[in-house]
Amino acid sequence: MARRKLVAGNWKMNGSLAALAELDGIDAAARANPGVDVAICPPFTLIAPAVARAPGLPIGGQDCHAARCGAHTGCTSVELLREAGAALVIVGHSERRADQHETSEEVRGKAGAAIAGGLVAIVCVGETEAERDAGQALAVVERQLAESLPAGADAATLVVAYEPVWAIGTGRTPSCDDIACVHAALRARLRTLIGGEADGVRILYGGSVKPDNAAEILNLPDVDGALVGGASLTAAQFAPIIAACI
Ligand SMILES: O=C[C@H](O)COP(=O)(O)O
Repeated sequence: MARRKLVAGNWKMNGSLAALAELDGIDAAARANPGVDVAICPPFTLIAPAVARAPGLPIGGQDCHAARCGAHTGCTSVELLREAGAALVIVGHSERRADQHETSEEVRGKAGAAIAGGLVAIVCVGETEAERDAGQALAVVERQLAESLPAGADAATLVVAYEPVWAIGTGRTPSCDDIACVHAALRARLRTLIGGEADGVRILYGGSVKPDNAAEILNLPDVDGALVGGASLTAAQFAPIIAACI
């Protein structure tokens, strides 16, 4: 099944109102590559101004709460994200699994809330370096996927991101063979979880994707795009990654 590539930028806790000027160049790159889906996930406070600055560019959150509302200080609901103009949300990023001790069960709740509330959910999985060294990479990511997927996920509402923890922000990446191997395993596992819908779900690679390695990674089988951190902060770095999706 042909899947449109998706290049999503995760600004993490970076950016500023002034930095939203980068969206002009990112939006231009998206328009210049109409066969590629492009999105940016800035910090919560920048979502509404980002939507105002680049109305044609899908903007997303970096987390959401599973509950619709309530006494959850510091958290943000799907409804609030939607009101701010978000179209998607990242859930289960390894930085949240580590820093906020999020479990896959919690990630499943967040992903389910996101999908039920009309957002596309980007569900992240990835092994640590110790897990890879122990030969457990496939088992870890397949288990995270199975435990993090909500009921009702389908090709239109779910995106999976494979992000080896040891590759994030380090300049290190797995070999192309290793990336292809994990993506094939995730696709196979998805088929057992959601049947035929699995063939339409985009599986992104994330972890030190840069302009100089984007083309080889993005052209691997079952790699349907990238979740980009550092290189998504400027149009100069992000635009070539978008253009590498040929
Ligand atoms: O969500 C994005 C990933 O954590 C990748 O970050 P990075 O491109 O800075 O390595």
